[in-house]
Amino acid sequence: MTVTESRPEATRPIGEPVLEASGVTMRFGGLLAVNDVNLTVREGEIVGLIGPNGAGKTTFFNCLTGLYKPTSGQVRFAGVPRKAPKAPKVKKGESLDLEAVPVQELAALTPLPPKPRAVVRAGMARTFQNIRLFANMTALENVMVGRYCRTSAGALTSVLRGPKFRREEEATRARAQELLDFVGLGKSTEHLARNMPYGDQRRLEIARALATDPKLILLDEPTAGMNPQETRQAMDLIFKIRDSGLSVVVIEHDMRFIFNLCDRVLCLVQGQALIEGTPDEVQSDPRVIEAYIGTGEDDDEDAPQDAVPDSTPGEEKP
Ligand SMILES: Nc1ncnc2c1ncn2[C@@H]1O[C@H](COP(=O)(O)OP(=O)(O)OP(=O)(O)O)[C@@H](O)[C@H]1O
Repeated sequence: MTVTESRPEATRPIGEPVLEASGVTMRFGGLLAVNDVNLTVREGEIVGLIGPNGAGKTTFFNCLTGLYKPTSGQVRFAGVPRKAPKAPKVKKGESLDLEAVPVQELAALTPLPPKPRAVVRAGMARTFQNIRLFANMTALENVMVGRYCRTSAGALTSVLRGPKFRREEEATRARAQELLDFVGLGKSTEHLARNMPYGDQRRLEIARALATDPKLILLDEPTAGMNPQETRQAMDLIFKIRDSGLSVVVIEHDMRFIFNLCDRVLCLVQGQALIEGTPDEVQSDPRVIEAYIGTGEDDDEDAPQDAVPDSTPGEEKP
């Protein structure tokens, strides 16, 4: 069975790689959550990440976006490797004089994930499975917050509210309004985030992510909990984002959505890449169907045997 319908042609050709993940592995103690996964995302491409619950999708996403430092493997973004710094050398028989170690090498002693702000500045933005808006701020204010990583006013300029601060604030406000218009929330500028309908809150999150001027946006279950009309609007919005020159990576359980949206799909099962290919290749691979619904041997006789499920929203994580 196929669920692919005709999709709008991209207005730009697919370009150079923006994100290259190679051999990404993530362990949590004894649990191998992601095992040696590779993924390349090119300019103007929409890539889907699918897999049954617990397959490692969110963990892999967190490795790509810098929230987790992978146990091993490398993530290159816009051609720049995000390598752990070199550990300081200690001569045999000598102990380490911490005060003599250069600051950048100290970091290798206690490896930390890359700073999220640095990742955002480099041009990567994301949304989360569970909505993380500032509930008591207006839609416009939420988007303006996303924009502040691109402004230069320091603490003193902000306190004094001088001409430079006012100019930047004006530009930030104008850009935030533009983005609200872009995602279809132009009339909700002054609405408090907490009072907005669910689908609008999800679009607001995307507007806030876009406010950081990303090259790549990663969306974690953008349609979870949406009705069919909101899901259709979300798909149109993602095509529009792609046509504005961005690359998109999206995790979804809704197969119809993924296969109609994406240029390529990677299916993870138990932390490993099962298959990567076009939507047609992935949806017709019997291993994908088996991974979702089992072989049928131990299953309920009534379980569907010829299709992957349309929509099974995942559990929310903290
Ligand atoms: N912080 C963590 N500490 C320990 N184990 C974790 C952590 N995060 C995830 N895991 C485990 O890693 C495995 C992969 O989880 P992950 O959330 O990445 O899967 P997923 O494919 O995103 O699942 P879902 O579709 O349900 O969101 C699971 O077994 C999960 O329990």
